[in-house]
Amino acid sequence: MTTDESAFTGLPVPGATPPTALTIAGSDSGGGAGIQADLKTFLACGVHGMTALTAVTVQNSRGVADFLALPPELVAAQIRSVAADIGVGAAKTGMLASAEIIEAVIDACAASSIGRDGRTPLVVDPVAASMHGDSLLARDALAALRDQLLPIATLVTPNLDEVRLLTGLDVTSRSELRKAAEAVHELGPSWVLIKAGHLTEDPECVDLLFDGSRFIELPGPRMRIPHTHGGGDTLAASITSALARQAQPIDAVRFGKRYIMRAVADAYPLGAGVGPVSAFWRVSEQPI
Ligand SMILES: Nc1ncnc2c1ncn2[C@@H]1O[C@H](COP(=O)(O)OP(=O)(O)O)[C@@H](O)[C@H]1O
Ligand SMILES: Cc1ncc(COP(=O)(O)O)c(N)n1
Repeated sequence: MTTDESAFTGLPVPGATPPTALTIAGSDSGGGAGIQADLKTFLACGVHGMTALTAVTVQNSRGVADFLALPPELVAAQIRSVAADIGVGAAKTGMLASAEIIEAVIDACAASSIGRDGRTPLVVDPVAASMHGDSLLARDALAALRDQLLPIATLVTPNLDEVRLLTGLDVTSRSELRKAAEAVHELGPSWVLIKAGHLTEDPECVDLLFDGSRFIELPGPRMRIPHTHGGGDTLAASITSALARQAQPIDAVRFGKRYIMRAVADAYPLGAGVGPVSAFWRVSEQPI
């Protein structure tokens, strides 16, 4: 399998059906994270994006004021509907809001061959809170996410706050990332990508990939830019896009790291708070 970026992101061939990807996530009314970031990333990666909406948040650059979770059976029905008719090349989860939604998602994924034992890769971004600290997951839902969803994940992509919630480990330096990756891998996913964005004292941003035997460092410069809203979603969505193009997990993650570095470099101010990474930087660079 090639690691050539063009193999994962070619423009769609007119009239031909592009690869398909499904995001199971919440709506960010400010357009920086959630399904909005996922769809922009899928578009820029030449993938047909589909959505199973879990919740509607009232959100802007300053934080999340409120949210309404959708009925679990409606979330499951969206997944089953698109899987049965259109087909899902790869799927990702983001904000899942409640234990009941997590259980419904797991059932619908199993019925649709999505997840570890099915044919379709599943990326789990274990979203627990917004970058401003607003909760996006009920307290009693963490156990369902950890004990039921992680074991069916092809890849799980925790940030350091999520590592602490899932394992109790407090990572404060790059040297502690391996221990964290091992502890998350114990929870059952095939691959673990620990995101190092929160190690703000580190002059580099070195994420760590682990498959249970190999540690693979994904180096990158730390950019001094405050606008990183939606960074985790954009990374996971670009990885999902590459998986939808049948990339191997290691190649998909390498592609995702290149994608997020450009998205952070092109991040822009928006509103009075924190702006988003540029999920669609590739589109803005296309000549017309
Ligand atoms: N300032 C930065 N410069 C470069 N890359 C960054 C920066 N902040 C985050 N990233 C990258 O963005 C991705 C998301 O990281 P992180 O902020 O840890 O997760 P989350 O957005 O889920 O909190 C990771 O690949 C990380 O390395
Ligand atoms: C609907 C939704 N999903 C995910 C996030 C996490 O993104 P961030 O950590 O950048 O706030 C969010 N804020 N809103």
